[in-house]
Amino acid sequence: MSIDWSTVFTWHQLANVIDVLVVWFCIYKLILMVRGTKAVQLLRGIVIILVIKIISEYVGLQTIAWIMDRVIQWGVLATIIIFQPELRRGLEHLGRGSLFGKAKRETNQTVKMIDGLDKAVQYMAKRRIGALISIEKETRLDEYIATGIPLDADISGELLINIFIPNTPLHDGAVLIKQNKIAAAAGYLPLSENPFISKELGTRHRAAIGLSEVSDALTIIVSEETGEVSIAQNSELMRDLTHENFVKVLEQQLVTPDSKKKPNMIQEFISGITRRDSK
Ligand SMILES: Nc1ncnc2c1ncn2[C@@H]1O[C@H](COP(=O)(O)OP(=O)(O)OP(=O)(O)O)[C@@H](O)[C@H]1O
Repeated sequence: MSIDWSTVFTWHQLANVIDVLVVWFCIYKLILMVRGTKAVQLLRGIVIILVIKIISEYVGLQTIAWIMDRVIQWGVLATIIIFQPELRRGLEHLGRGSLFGKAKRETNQTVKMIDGLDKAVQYMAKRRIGALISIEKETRLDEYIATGIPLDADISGELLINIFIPNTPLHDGAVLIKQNKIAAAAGYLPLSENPFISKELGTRHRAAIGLSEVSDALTIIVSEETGEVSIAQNSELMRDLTHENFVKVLEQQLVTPDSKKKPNMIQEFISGITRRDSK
């Protein structure tokens, strides 16, 4: 017996399903892009206002619904005025970015970055120089970069080693890498509150795990006590990595095929909006 699918699914129903899926996909992507940035607070505010408006309309609270309507009407204008510099920066960023991405150049830069990281980490591990280095991926780390000393420097093994030399002004805290540049040093990362983290691990490791719980960043830790090299990502700690495994993880996590690395227009725009003004 054959099923006549046209009776089960009309074109209209299929269009509705696609419609809902596309909207959910866009919301999901938006959440991924703004996760860990100040834009989350703005989005949260908008969602709260919308929820209040929907509930008050549903329950019949006319005055509150009317107030929420005005808040939304004026809120759009106020948001544009308040965030005018960020919006302009976002549009400029979008204008500068190529539709086809800068994938090739980025991949070369990433390979160079991995070389620099490898050189520095091997040097520091041998000499038990403590280090904490976080690399931004999709989630913006701007609010953590803002806690450190801004550098905006090209990555090199020598510079990274210099930063972590004990008793120098920048050695305490984390180096934060953004778009193949050292954005800041001496940054403060959020500490994990996970009670199951081994008691032998101190705050350096806890900070690395903490950041990996709130973002998709990859954080390298060199232990001052043991010289162990670890990587924290996605709430997990890969401990005591061999040189070979360390490089392998970095390559797997940071060098993606060219096609995947293409920054799309929305990412360019959001990164422009959420970028901290370094001037
Ligand atoms: N929240 C934080 N953000 C950034 N860096 C931090 C944070 N907390 C601690 N650190 C860094 O970790 C150092 C303290 O490391 P601590 O000895 O407590 O950690 P650990 O995990 O035992 O590491 P190690 O094995 O190197 O001793 C601080 O001097 C500072 O540089």
